[in-house]
Amino acid sequence: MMSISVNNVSFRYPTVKVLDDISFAVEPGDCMVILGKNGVGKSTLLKCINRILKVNPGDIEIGGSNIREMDNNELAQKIGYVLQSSQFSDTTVFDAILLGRKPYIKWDVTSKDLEIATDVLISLSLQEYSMRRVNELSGGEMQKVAIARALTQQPDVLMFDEPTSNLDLKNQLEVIRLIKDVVKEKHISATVTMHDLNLALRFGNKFIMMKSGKIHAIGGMDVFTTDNISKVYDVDVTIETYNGHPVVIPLEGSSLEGSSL
Ligand SMILES: Nc1ncnc2c1ncn2[C@@H]1O[C@H](COP(=O)(O)OP(=O)(O)OP(=O)(O)O)[C@@H](O)[C@H]1O
Repeated sequence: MMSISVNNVSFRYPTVKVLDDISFAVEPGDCMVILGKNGVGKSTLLKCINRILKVNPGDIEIGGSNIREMDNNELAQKIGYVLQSSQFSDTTVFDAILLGRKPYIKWDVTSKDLEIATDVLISLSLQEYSMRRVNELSGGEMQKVAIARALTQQPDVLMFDEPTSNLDLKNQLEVIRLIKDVVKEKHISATVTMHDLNLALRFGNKFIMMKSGKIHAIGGMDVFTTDNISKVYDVDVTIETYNGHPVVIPLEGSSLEGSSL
């Protein structure tokens, strides 16, 4: 069964059409990266999957169930979603992470809930922050807490909007390694948006390149062609191989805007 199945989805804000007949599937074990220029509709697509925005027309299924038919708790158990900039109420880091268990908590927090939150805290090396106020953390530290909260939720589907944008190099690598490990270990899926193509290549096994509200290219690493990248980003690049891995290098001063291409 697919983790996420997006079928012929379109979406428009009152003044602008953003998504135009988008279809794709994410399977358990997939790390899917959604790529494309600023404003192309990546966050909008994640918000549609998370039912924050309602698609029209089109259908989205999570684990075989149509999201239209799920109640809020069911949806919260299935999807762990980290926004581009997460908001927290004024709690400790530990309580903010424990909040990920909310869709499961009936009357009181159980020892299992505490154990899951503690395990995630440790796996993200956040122990020393446990009793700090979350609103006193740096942007990157908060980003890690938001990711920790989503992992504590133990959902079938993880979705992150630019999970590495606030993080330094070490934390970027740590966070993508952790998400990949969780996806593999729990046989769930992660769908993320990213701007750094080389980080995307390290993270993903599947990629969607969006352009003008549509899917321009979808597939494995094979979508990373100079042609696709120049069409999607209006930038000329070369792709070199380093230690067996492709590396995308922009050609300086190569903006194609206004060129005949
Ligand atoms: N609430 C809104 N009302 C009207 N238009 C919106 C709204 N939110 C986003 N848009 C517009 O929809 C388009 C897609 O925005 P979206 O945030 O999905 O893009 P994105 O690909 O995630 O961009 P970025 O890479 O800059 O985060 C943009 O043109 C944006 O201006």
